[in-house]
This record gives sequence, C-alpha cells and structure tokens, in this order.
Amino acid sequence: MVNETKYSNRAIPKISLRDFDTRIDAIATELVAAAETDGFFAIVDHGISWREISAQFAQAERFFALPDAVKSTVPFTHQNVGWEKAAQVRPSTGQPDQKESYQMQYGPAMRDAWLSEEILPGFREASLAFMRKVQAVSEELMICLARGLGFDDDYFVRAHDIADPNLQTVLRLLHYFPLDPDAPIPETHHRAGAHTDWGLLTLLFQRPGESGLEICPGRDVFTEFGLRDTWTKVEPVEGEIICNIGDLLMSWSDDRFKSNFHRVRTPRDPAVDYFGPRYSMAYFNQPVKSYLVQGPLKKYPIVSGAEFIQAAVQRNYAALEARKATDRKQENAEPGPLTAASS
Ligand SMILES: O=C(O)CCC(=O)C(=O)O
Ligand SMILES: [Fe+2]
Repeated sequence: MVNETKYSNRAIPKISLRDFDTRIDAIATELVAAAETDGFFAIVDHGISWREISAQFAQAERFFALPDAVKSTVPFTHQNVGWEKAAQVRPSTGQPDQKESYQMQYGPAMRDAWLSEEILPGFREASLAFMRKVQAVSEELMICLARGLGFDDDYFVRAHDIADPNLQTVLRLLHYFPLDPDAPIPETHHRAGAHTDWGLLTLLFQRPGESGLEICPGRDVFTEFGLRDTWTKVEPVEGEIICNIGDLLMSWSDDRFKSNFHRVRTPRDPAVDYFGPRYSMAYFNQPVKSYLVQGPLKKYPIVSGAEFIQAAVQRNYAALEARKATDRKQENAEPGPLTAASS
C-alpha cells in the first residue's frame, strides 16, 4: 500500500548575514529562534556569490560525468571520504538511496581520495577553495549559536579548526539520477531516504528547478527513526543556503537546538514533480576527533568528537539491522511470490 505523504506549507526562516559584525546580536537571536524550533533555516547575504556556487556545481558535474571505472578508484572509505553509488542504505527506508556522492575533507583522510590532476585538472584546488568559503560562513553561524548557548564566541570555531589534521568536516557532492516520467517507478525507489545529519550543522546548496528536498520539522529526540509525519517542500532559490542542525549540536545543546528529518523525495507525479537530474552539495561541519563534546547543562555524558560520530554510525547500523529483521518477519508471515533465496 502506498503511504500518502502529508504536507504543510510552513515557511522556513530566511536569515540575512548582511553587516555581520555590527548586526551579530540580532542575527544570533534569529538563528537561535530557528534552531530551537524547526532546526532549519535559509541563509542569504552570506558572501558566497551565485557565480562561485555555480562554478563548484560545474566541478561536481565534471566529477560525476567521469566513467564509474574512474570514480571507483577513489571509493568511499571508513574515513568518510570518497565516492559511492547507490550504496547508502537509510534505516528509514531499508533501501539504498538512488544517487551517487563524493565526499572531500581538508586533511590526511584525503590522501588516496583525490583523483589526479591528469584526470580532473583544477578540481582539487577549486573544491578546497570553495570549502574554505563555506567554512567562513559556517564559522559566523557557529559564533552566533555558541553565544546563544552561553559558550565563548569561538567555542565551536575552535572545535572545527580546518588546520587540525583530525577535523572531520566534509563537503559532499551529490548527484541524483534522472527518471523517466512515463515509466513506473517502484515504491522502493528513494532519492535520499529520510534521515537526520550526524554533525554540528549542515549547509546545503541547491540549484533552482532541481527540487525534491523535503523537511520534517518538529521532532523531539534524535534516537527515533519514525516516519509518517508532515513534510514541507523546500524549493531551491538561487544563492540561498539551506542550513540544518545536526545530531551533534542537538546533543551539545542539551536538546535545545533540534536536529530534524529531511529527505529528497522520488518524483511521482509528472504534473508537479521534477524528474530531471538533481545536483546538490552539503557541507557537514563535524568536529576535530579529540574535541570533547558536552552541553552547558551536562545532560549527556562527555564524549569526544570521534566517539560521537562513531556512536551515530553504530546507532544507524543497529536501526538498519532491526529494520531488516522486521522486514524479514513480515515477508515470512505474508504468503507472497516465491523469490530466489539469497546466500
Ligand atoms: O541532496 C540533498 O538535498 C540532501 C542531501 C542530504 O540530506 C545528505 O546528504 O545528508
Ligand atoms: Fe542530510
């Protein structure tokens, strides 16, 4: 049976970073209000021009246009870098996302994860320069959010120092494949299944027209993988950065700031949905591995950045295993078509 999605047209806050130094308190108030409620907000006047964003999208298109045999020479690794294709299974769906992605970091994790200059001239330098620009915007947001929690202004900035070789921050390029509006698309097809992000704060870039992102504000705790909620579509607007709070900041703020579900929905209705390819870029602020994480109220035990991310990976894995077990039980209970046994 098809689950009908419920939608609400709630507007997500649009926050301008114009005149940051003089307006910092007003900006912090707006950011904290958004972080405490929906956990999503759009940033404008952030200083990265549409030309610069478009240039990095062009780099992403160059990368993904390469043959799979070339991209697979820089495979996704446990260091959280590299290329994957239709390999990320979300606990919310139990199915691999129908996309490919390539993740880059600043430090030694990238040792074997860059393609050579012969294959993709200029890609590495351009991508790192773009990442530094997104880092600068992230740092402005971090200062405001630290202020809101009563930490020193540079508290999160120090924890996300791009000069530290153990920083875990990632720029992920994403490519969702085009679909044929005239061909049936199986219910099990998901562009990106519903999930929360693990890190501190995610900054997402989209291109106008390439829609599909949906958010689900109003979740209380990050340990659930529950669905069937009310979703809101986020139409891409030129130059806007969509930001969302991640699980790490939810924990680091003693649950004051909300890490909420989002997904990229598979198009279903040719009259309204976008079936073409979608490119997006997500900058995941994730701390230096050794940095110690604990909220001002000490609601959760102190953990290192590395432990937090590892626990998130394990929680995801456990939820996935539980989901597989439930799916297997249901398959055994319902007499259905015979399928070949998998070994
Ligand atoms: O592609 C998108 O718009 C969303 C990607 C995303 O949520 C993720 O990779 O965590
Ligand atoms: Fe995400």
